[in-house]
Amino acid sequence: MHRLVLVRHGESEWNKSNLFTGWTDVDLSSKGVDEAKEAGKLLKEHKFDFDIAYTSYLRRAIKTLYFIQDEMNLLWIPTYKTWQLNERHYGALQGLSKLTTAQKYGEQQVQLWRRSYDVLPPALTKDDERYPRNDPKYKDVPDQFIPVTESLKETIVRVEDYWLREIKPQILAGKRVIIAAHGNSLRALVKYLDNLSATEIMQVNIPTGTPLVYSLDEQLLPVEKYYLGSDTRIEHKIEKAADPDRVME
Ligand SMILES: O=C(O)[C@@H](CO)OP(=O)(O)O
Repeated sequence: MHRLVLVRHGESEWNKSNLFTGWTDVDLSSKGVDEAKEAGKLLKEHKFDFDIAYTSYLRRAIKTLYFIQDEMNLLWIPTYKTWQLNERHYGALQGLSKLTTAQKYGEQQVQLWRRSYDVLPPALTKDDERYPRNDPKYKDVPDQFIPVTESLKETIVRVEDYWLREIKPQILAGKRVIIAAHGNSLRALVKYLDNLSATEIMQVNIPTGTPLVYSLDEQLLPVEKYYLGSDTRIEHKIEKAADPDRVME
């Protein structure tokens, strides 16, 4: 049996102000920093230990992982960063308010952009300053992989590729793995691991800063899955991830 831990980053500045974020490299809010430290404490309290860590190229996930590792005295373990675990690219929606966008295009359309399997948000043009080709972080990423927008479907392709090439072999070799990533890149991995349908994945919302623990069998098929922490708090955070404007602190 193998154990895998997934953690969505703590609350970011743009989660707090409810803006579409995607590949925008925003920082954690102070609440997000506390959530990350809390996640590290919980993991330590429950005697988790890791041999390898993975995260994205985005600071909110990198810092969340750092605070977790710091709490667990695991800053020393091999830690790999990849653009393939980045948040789903939100195209031309990046930087817009989710509330104002829902008022303009209707809640149903926004829900499709946010949670459907294959509806693409409006694309960026390549002369847009938000186009990732202009960001030095992605200088080694070939052109065909640089997105102008992504649905969950495209996100799954890159997440699954990284999982199969890099992460899965390590777990099969007996390494204990933690992955700190994003709401939608983790939904991509959850859809893959749990073999969910396009309809089922629409209902999945990943709460910020909350360890999601998988027990996997020898084929890495899930046997058990649970969030670490208090049930009522987790429920509240899931509701907030689903509908940030309706759920207040
Ligand atoms: O803005 C984003 O990139 C994501 C995650 O914060 O938002 P949503 O939950 O709406 O997909």
